[in-house]
Amino acid sequence: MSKFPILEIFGPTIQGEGMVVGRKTMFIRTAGCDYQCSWCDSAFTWDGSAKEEIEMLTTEQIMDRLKEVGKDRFDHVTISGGNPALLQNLNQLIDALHACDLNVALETQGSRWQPWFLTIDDLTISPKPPSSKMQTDWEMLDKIIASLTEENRLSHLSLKVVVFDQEDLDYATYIHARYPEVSLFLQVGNDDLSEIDPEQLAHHLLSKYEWLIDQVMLSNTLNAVRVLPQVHALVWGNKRGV
Ligand SMILES: C[S@@+](CC[C@H](N)C(=O)[O-])C[C@H]1O[C@@H](n2cnc3c(N)ncnc32)[C@H](O)[C@@H]1O
Ligand SMILES: Nc1nc2[nH]cc(C(=O)O)c2c(=O)[nH]1
Ligand code: SF4
Ligand SMILES: [Mg+2]
Repeated sequence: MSKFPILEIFGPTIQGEGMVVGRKTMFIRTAGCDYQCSWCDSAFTWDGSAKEEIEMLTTEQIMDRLKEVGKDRFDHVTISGGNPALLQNLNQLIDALHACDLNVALETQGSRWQPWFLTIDDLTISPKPPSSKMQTDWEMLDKIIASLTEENRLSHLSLKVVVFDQEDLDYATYIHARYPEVSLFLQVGNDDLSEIDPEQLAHHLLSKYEWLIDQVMLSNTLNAVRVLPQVHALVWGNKRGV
């Protein structure tokens, strides 16, 4: 029985981002990432600052914890991180969730392929734009999108690009041209991770949202796209576990 490095199990809350935004869901957050994005809002999953909070849990223990925390008030579970795609045996957990009639969403950046991607109900791949200081592995991203397309998983898949500036928007435009069949979400980048007042942050992020909307409206190639803020950041600010 595999054990997985888990940092947080919380909810129910709303999915604040992307393809199933607003959906009532539980979150499981895994520890560890192969990237170090300059603006990562979950850096505690990989920078060592929360290492004493990491628990090595079996599928059974995770299922128990989910029920303990979420009671019977959920039917959807989102796995995020860190990068949960680092965990080869995560199919054990995904299968157990499905066996309990729970829908499963997963967030990853497209740097690794796992065969169990084919079983995720709502799979979000979030390739990283220049502002992150990460390099996209285009060969890997092509392979992931091709495999999911071949297996008829397009209705379960979305791409989500976080945008901080014009260069990031150009990157998102390129992503859309390279993978035109995949639903694309543009997400407002949160560049103020130290703000503790949710109202201040919401005010700031809404002005960035307006900028992003304006840019996308001016584009003649970003037509079949959706533009969203992180709804949880608007409501709860930079708080963890919401
Ligand atoms: C913390 S990541 C974990 C999953 C995976 N490592 C990834 O990046 O897709 C979850 C989502 O949050 C987004 N994100 C991280 N930091 C952000 C920020 N400062 N502003 C907006 N979105 C951010 C990521 O791009 C990703 O879509
Ligand atoms: N409410 C809420 N929605 C989210 N969507 C993606 C999240 C993440 O950190 O992956 C997240 C999160 O942390 N909270
Ligand atoms: S890939 Fe995701 S978890 Fe990893 S550093 Fe970037 S935003 Fe953070
Ligand atoms: Mg988050």
